[in-house]
Amino acid sequence: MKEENPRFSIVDRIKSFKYAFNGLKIFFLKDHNGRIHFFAAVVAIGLSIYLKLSSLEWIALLSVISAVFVAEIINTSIENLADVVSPDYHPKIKIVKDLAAAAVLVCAFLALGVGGIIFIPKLFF
Ligand SMILES: Nc1ncnc2c1ncn2[C@@H]1O[C@H](COP(=O)(O)OP(=O)(O)OP(=O)(O)O)[C@@H](O)[C@H]1O
Repeated sequence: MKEENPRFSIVDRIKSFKYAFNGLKIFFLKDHNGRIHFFAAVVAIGLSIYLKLSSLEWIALLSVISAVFVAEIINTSIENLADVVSPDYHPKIKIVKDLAAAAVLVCAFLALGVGGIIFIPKLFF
């Protein structure tokens, strides 16, 4: 068990970063949804460079891309935890997993809406 309030340690802080980057590596290399989101983000960013978005449009786009990544990473984390806690079917685990998936869906709809507002006028009008 960890000490209640350990002294500040720069080595521990660097280790925390290492663990977080390891989480990113797991998400992008091993998680199928992570790969799909990464591919979608690369396409959206490539298109944005081509269309020369304004600063505000970039801020909106990068914000929604980040929101989708954050939601999907937390969803994947919850799924992994739930699979350890309850490998067998449990009605409460269904609710937990469905709620986590709903968070991703909300962010994905937001990203679609913002992407549509930015790209549709530039591509079709
Ligand atoms: N142990 C369980 N108990 C109850 N329901 C479960 C359980 N495991 C999965 N489910 C149900 O199946 C759905 C899909 O679960 P799963 O863990 O396979 O997520 P997924 O979205 O398919 O995962 P992935 O990220 O691999 O695509 C959940 O949203 C939930 O409704």
